[in-house]
Amino acid sequence: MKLRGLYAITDSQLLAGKFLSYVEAALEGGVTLLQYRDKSSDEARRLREAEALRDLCERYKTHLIINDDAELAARLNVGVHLGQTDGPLTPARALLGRQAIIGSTCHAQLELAKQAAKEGASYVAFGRFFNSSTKPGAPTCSLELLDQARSTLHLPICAIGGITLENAAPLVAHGVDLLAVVHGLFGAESTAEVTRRARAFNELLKI
Ligand SMILES: Cc1ncc(COP(=O)(O)OP(=O)(O)O)c(N)n1
Ligand SMILES: Cc1nc(C(=O)O)sc1CCOP(=O)(O)O
Ligand SMILES: [Mg+2]
Repeated sequence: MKLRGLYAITDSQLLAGKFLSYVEAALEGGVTLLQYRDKSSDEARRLREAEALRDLCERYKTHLIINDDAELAARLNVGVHLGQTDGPLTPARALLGRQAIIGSTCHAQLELAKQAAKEGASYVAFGRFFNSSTKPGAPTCSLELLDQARSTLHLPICAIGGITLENAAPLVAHGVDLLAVVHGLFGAESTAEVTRRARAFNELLKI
């Protein structure tokens, strides 16, 4: 499966009161992967929102990915993104099946990415590349690491962390397939601006 394009990630605080309208605006502009990222422990809300996103994604033929929670992903028959402390990949692959999209956070460590590839990851994510208001404490990653990853790995490479339309071009030039974005997409003043940004991110990846 070709995974290349905009990877939109939701943020419950940023999208409070405009959750579905902003997500739909992004989908209008084109989203390859949509990640539901909610760090709360409100299980009922998480299920409700994830179901709503699954229905929206079906309409727009976009892949939904659940952050952190392989069980919820299995319940909805969608993909999952796992960080280094979110549980191992192998059982998640067994739970979700061969076709499921499973992503792995590899920070700035090529060895983690090689291991994730061995364990059946569908893509590997490196970051953060820039200052991030969503996750300011995430470890930093360099463009050189992307060069090494591109020449070593045969998986789609995702970049994350502070990505905006203004700073994303070098990431693409260094081999990134997926631009994962929260604030640079959803921190917009209107749904029209979210759609414009989504289109513009996709244009950057058309090379
Ligand atoms: C595409 C993508 N890349 C990295 C992350 C970060 O995952 P993790 O390190 O588990 O941190 P949290 O997002 O769970 O706080 C991600 N979610 N998505
Ligand atoms: C969730 C997340 N993980 C990161 C990592 O480096 O692993 S950076 C990050 C936040 C991404 O949001 P924004 O686009 O607003 O910076
Ligand atoms: Mg996580």
